[in-house]
Amino acid sequence: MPARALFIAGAGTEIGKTYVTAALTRRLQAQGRAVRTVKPLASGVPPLSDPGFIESDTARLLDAQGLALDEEAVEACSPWRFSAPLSPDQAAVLEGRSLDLADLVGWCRDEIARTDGTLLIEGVGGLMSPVTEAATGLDWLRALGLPALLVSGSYLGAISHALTACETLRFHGVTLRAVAVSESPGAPAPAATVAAAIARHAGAPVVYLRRGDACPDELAALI
Ligand SMILES: Nc1ncnc2c1ncn2[C@@H]1O[C@H](COP(=O)(O)OP(=O)(O)OP(=O)(O)O)[C@@H](O)[C@H]1O
Ligand SMILES: C[C@H](N)[C@H](N)CCCCCC(=O)O
Ligand SMILES: [Mg+2]
Repeated sequence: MPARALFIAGAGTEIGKTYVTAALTRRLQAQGRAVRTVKPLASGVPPLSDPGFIESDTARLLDAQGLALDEEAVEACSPWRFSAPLSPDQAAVLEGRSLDLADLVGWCRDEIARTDGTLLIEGVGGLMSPVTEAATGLDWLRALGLPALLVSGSYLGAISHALTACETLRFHGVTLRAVAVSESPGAPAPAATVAAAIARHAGAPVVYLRRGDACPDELAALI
């Protein structure tokens, strides 16, 4: 039975969550699955009018869905956007704004309820990166009660970071659907080797994507 919604959590930041989420979106769409992908809270997102917007998570996820980069689509994908490439709570302060976990959770619940098919929700940074002054990404995920796809890099140290996140998810009763290892630039070991090491302890299926890879079929089949 396909999940109604899946939370894409990270073992860290800038390790491939958006890359994997976009690849998964494309693969599910190509299989004829109804899928919608959102990044409700995003930092490091310049205004749509800025040439740098195209590099943002929001732009990449809209592109993966074949959606136009217009105000309406941007707002529907990422209602909370902050310019500074910082932890979202810090980026919000720089804009004189604040964010409440209840609003974020409420927005996600509404989207889950109104989405046909599968909703993919990309988190922010690492699993326990702050999302508000008071709450972490783990609090957000637990409040939603969704299963998680954990994305890891393959850099030296990624095995421990991934397994620490797996243990934290398990401790808090979050279902771990799979771990996806996205190859880090310059990693000293093959992504396959890192994935195999994580798989020995993760208690969930582990897949890997080399640089530039499309979504593996095994990952799409798990979602
Ligand atoms: N397997 C891969 N092949 C090619 N490029 C990749 C791969 N994985 C990640 N990247 C690139 O590495 C950079 C960081 O990845 P990405 O933006 O997906 O990280 P993230 O975990 O979503 O970061 P954030 O915490 O900011 O959301 C991006 O430029 C992305 O395109
Ligand atoms: C700007 C960056 N790419 C992400 N959007 C936010 C990462 C926040 C990480 C906070 C932390 O865990 O230290
Ligand atoms: Mg991202």
